[in-house]
Amino acid sequence: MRIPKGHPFSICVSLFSSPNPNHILEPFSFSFSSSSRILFNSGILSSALLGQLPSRRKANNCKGNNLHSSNTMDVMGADGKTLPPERTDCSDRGQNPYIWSSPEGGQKIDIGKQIFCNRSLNMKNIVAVGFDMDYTLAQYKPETFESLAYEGTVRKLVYDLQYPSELLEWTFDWKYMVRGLVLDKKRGNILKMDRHKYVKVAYHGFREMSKEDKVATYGSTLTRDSFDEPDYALIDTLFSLAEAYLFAQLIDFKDNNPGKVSADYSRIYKDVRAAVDLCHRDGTLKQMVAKDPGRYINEDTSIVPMLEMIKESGRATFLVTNSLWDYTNIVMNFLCGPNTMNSCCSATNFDWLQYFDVVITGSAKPGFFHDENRANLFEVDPESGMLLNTDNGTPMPPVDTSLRLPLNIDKSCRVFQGGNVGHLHKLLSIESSSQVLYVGDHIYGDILRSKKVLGWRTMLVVPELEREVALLWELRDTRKQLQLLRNERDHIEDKIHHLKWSIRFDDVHADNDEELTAELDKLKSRSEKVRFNHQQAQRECHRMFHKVWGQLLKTGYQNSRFAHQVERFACLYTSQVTNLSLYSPDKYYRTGEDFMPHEIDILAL
Ligand SMILES: Nc1nc2c(ncn2[C@@H]2O[C@H](COP(=O)(O)O)[C@@H](O)[C@H]2O)c(=O)[nH]1
Ligand SMILES: [Mg+2]
Repeated sequence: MRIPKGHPFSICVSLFSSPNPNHILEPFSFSFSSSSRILFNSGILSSALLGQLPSRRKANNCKGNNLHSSNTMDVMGADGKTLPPERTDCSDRGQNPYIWSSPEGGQKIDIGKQIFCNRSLNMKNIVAVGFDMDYTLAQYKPETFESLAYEGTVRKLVYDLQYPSELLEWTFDWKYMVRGLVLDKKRGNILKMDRHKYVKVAYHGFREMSKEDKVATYGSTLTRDSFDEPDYALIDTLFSLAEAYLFAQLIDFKDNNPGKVSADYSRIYKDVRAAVDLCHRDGTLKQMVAKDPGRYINEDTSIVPMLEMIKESGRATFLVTNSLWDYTNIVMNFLCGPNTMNSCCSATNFDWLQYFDVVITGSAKPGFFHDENRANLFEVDPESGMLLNTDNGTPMPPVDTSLRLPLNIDKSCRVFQGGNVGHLHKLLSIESSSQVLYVGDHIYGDILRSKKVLGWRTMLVVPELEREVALLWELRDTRKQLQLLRNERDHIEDKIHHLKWSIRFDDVHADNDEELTAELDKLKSRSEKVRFNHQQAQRECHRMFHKVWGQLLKTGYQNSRFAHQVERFACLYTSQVTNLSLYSPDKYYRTGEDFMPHEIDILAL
C-alpha cells in the first residue's frame, strides 16, 4: 500500500500537536490569530530549540524522613505482607541512583516507593515492558506546567471566546483540585464519590453544598446516575487539574456576576475544555517546555538505570506515547540525556533510543488499543521527522526515489507514528498479550483498555501515593481511634434500639419502665457525643490529607471511586515509574489475600 502523493509521506506536520487522548471535542469556533495558525500548522521546534536543552541531573527525588519497610525484597504491598515501616533517613542517591542490580541494591524500600499489587504478576512471564511518556516517565511539575496550561486557557477564553477580561487577573491554586473528582457539567458542581458512586463531597464552584442539597441533587433519584460522559467529566489525569480549577472559578464568577458570562454551565465547561485542548495542540505548552524542560519536568537520574536494567534482563522495552516525535525527542533527551549539571546546555541527540526497541509516537491512545482501530503505521525518520508509509511495520519504498527518506532501519530502535496494538505486537514478536507489562499514568488512556480488553498486564503510576502513604503512617493511631469510635457508636445504637423495643413491647413494671427510660436518655446523649467525636475526628483526618477533598484513595472509610478503578484496572500501582528498578526484574509480585466482611472477625483482622 502506498500513500497518495501529498499525503502522509511528507514532512511531519503540526509537530507538537498530539492526537487528543481521551476527550471528545465538540466542534468549536476559535478565531485563530495568524500567529497561532502558523504554530498550529507548522513545526514548532525551531533549529535553535532543537539544538538547545538546559542542563540536568540532580539528586533522585528522595525526600528526607521517608518511610521504609524493614525487609529487603519481601516488602509490604508487593507480597501483601504488612511489615512495620521504620523511619530512616534517605541518603542522597544523586549521581548513583539506587537500583536493585547495584551492589547496594535489594535493600530497604521506602513505603512511598513500593510497588503495590492488585493482581499477581510474575515478571518472569513478561517479555516486553512498555512505557507511557507524559506523567509516567516525565513527571511534570504542576506548579509550573499546569500553571502554563491555566494561563494559556484563560488567554484563549478572553481573546478568542470573549470571556470577560477580569479572568486575566485570576490566579491558579495548583494544589486545590485532585485526581478522581467528577465535574457535573450541567449543574456546575465538583464531586468526590466513593466506590459505589455515592457522592460524598460536593461543591458548587467553590461553595460546599449542604448535606440536604447534596442528597436532594444526587441521593434521591429514582434511577441511579452513572456519573459518566457526556453530562459529567472525569478528572482522571493530572493534565486536567487546571481545567477543573478554572471551571470552578467560572461557576463562582457567573453566580456572583449575573450577566457577565452568558454561557450556561455546560457551555462554560465546553469552552474551557476546548481551550485547554488547543493549548496542548497549538504549541502554547510544548514550545515553552521545549525551551526549558527543567522548569516544567522533574529530573530523574534513575530512569536510565531502570531502562538499562530491564533491557539487560533480556526484555524488550517500548514507548507508546500520544505526544508526537519532535516533542517526545525533547522530553526523552531531557530525561535520558547526558549528565550536564554544570554546563548550560546540550544538544538533542538520539542516544536515548538505545534504551528502547520500539517507540510509537502519536499513538492516539486509548484508540490505539482498540481491535477495530485501522490507523496506518508510519515510520519516522528521527533526523528530519519525516514519515514513511509502512506495511504493518515493514517500510514501503517510495515510488519517487527523490522522496526517499534517510531511514536507517538497521538501528536497534525504530520510531513510528500512529498504528495500533497489532502493529506493536508484530514489531516485538509478542505471542500473547499477557507477556506485556505497560506502565502508564492514565486509567482510561493507558490502563483500562490495555488490561480489560487486551489482556496486557498494567502498572499505574500514582505520584500522589508517596505523600498519601506517608500520611497514612503518621495518622495510624488516629485511624485506630476512628475505628474504635465507630464500633462504640454502632454498639450504643444497637443498645438504644433494644431498649426502645423493651419499653414498647415488653411487659415491664412501671418502676422499671422509668428506669429504662432514664437509661435510654443516657444512651442517647452518649450516642450524640460519640457521633460528634467521630465526625470531628473523621473531618480532621480528611483535612490532613487535603483540606477540601481528603484522601485520594478513600472517602470516609470507603474506597474512593478512583481507588476502585485503580484496584480493578491496574495489576500493580506505585508512586513513580522508577520504583521498578528497586525490585528484581524477575520479581513475582503477589497480592495479599482478599477478605470479605464476614471473614474479618473470624480471622481477627
Ligand atoms: N489535544 C490534547 N492533548 C492533550 C490533552 N491533554 C493531554 N494531552 C497531550 O497528550 C499527550 C499525553 O501523552 P502520553 O505520553 O501520556 O501518552 C501529551 O502530548 C499531552 O500534551 C488535551 O486535553 N488535548
Ligand atoms: Mg501519560
